[in-house]
Amino acid sequence: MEPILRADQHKEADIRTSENGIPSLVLMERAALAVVDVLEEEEFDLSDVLVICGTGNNAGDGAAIARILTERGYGATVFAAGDEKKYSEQMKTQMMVLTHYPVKVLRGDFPVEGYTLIVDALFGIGMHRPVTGNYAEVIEAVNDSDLPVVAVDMPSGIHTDTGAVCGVAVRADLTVTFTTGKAGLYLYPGAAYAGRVLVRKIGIPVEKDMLRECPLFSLDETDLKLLPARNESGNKGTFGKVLVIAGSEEICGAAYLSAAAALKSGAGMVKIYTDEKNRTALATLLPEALLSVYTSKGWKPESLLENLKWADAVLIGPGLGTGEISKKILTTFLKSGWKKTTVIDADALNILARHEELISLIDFPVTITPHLMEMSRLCDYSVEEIKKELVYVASKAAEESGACVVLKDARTVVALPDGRSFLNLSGCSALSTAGSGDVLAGMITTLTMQHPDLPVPPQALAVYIHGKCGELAAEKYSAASATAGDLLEFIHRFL
Ligand SMILES: NC(=O)C1=CN([C@@H]2O[C@H](COP(=O)(O)OP(=O)(O)OC[C@H]3O[C@@H](n4cnc5c(N)ncnc54)[C@H](O)[C@@H]3O)[C@@H](O)[C@H]2O)[C@@H](O)CC1
Ligand SMILES: Nc1ncnc2c1ncn2[C@@H]1O[C@H](COP(=O)(O)OP(=O)(O)O)[C@@H](O)[C@H]1O
Ligand SMILES: [K+]
Repeated sequence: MEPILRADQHKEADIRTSENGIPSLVLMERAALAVVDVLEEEEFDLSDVLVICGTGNNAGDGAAIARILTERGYGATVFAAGDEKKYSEQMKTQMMVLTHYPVKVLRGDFPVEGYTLIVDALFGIGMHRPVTGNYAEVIEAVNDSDLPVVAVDMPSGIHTDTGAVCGVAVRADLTVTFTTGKAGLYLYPGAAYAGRVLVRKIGIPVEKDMLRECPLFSLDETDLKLLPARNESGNKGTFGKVLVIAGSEEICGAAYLSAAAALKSGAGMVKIYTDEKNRTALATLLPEALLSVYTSKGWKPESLLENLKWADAVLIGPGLGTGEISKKILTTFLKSGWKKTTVIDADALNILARHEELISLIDFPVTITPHLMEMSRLCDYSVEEIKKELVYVASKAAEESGACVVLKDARTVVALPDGRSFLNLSGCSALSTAGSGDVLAGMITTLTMQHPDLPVPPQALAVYIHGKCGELAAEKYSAASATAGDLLEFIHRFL
């Protein structure tokens, strides 16, 4: 688990480290050395590097990078795009030092010809307003240049915390960022501008108390080791019974995908509670699952209540429909006195959005798994607004509702009521396919039921694994051809 600091937290970490006795110029030197090391490791053509600099400390990094490049025998030119009068103290020092090194410094018109690489050091985490005027022209010229571009800390013009393009932004092939990743490098559109992201530590510690307010984290494969080994002496009862309340007269596939994913994730038993019409298809597709069916005309609450007595966890919603019968099922469930593991997905969320009185019945811990449209129906924000402030919306919803909110998009955020959020960095467009969310819901249900006490939320682990399954499916079938069913094939690699 790695923290992802916001711009204000990065600034605090920088200041603290300087106050603790490591001068800013030392940190800047380490930042610049880290970038030059990466440029060498990645085997860029460094014979004629153009470093574009603004006025702040990001520019200071740039000037130091140019100097170190020439020390190592490469060619470097600084294009000083900013007004000298506005230079930060460190940038002033760096430009003074530069006069003793064979680095050309250019001002005025942007020189595009003859360089082998552009290093973008216009703005880093200190960018605080939309980019306009001369800077915007420089960025457009960089983007038009066809040269490889490496961004220092942030691609200039990308908002550090949201990934928004502030007017115009540099399109980098690679971003070398310092201390921790930044949400803006991972959230779209920022992620597309950042290119590949490498995080380099430069001696700035992230102290625990800095993570007090709404901390954001990401998981990686080392976190999978937190999952305990399967108990060899267990039986199907030990590994938990999942009741999947899913499917409707018209929809069968969602019930299959979510139930299959719950089984593949290690549940001992899975029972699907669904419309009678799905019986044959489900019995054929997934003989391992138990079935309990109802007809919309003859539905009685008792059958659901009996099944709830049997279950250790409930997933409700995939393909459930939003009609009268579905609403009755959801209402009965919410009034049943159920308190165990619960995942509310898809149509169950749509019913809640339409019938807000039902939300007040949820007085037990739940996980909700909305995509943007479902989230928009549940809160006061439009899809566009949610997309722009994914982390904020998810954490606010978790805090206000007391639910674990899994807000699904190209980057998914898992937000907990205690204020922690997790930004998922695995996955690819192979997951943008019908039914992929159903698979995720099944995975989340089993992992949340089985591992309530891990140091990381099981929901975030499930999202991470789901993303990895998408990557493997893309490798095998291509991102375009992979289907939600293909994801099931890869769950076993991680559990
Ligand atoms: N101080 C430290 O401890 C360290 C700082 N580092 C670097 O310093 C950067 C942060 O430096 P700063 O806080 O000086 O901020 P930046 O250099 O990122 O940007 C701030 C400067 O850009 C100007 N500016 C911001 N938005 C603008 C806009 N839209 N149009 C025109 N001008 C704009 C500001 O007036 C200011 O001069 C980091 O991203 C990192 O690259 C690194 O050297 C690591 C250590
Ligand atoms: N471009 C993408 N990159 C990574 N993950 C994606 C992308 N597009 C979609 N996903 C993931 O795929 C899943 C889609 O879920 P959802 O929208 O509920 O689909 P469905 O309702 O068809 O099952 C979510 O987990 C989402 O995060
Ligand atoms: K930059």
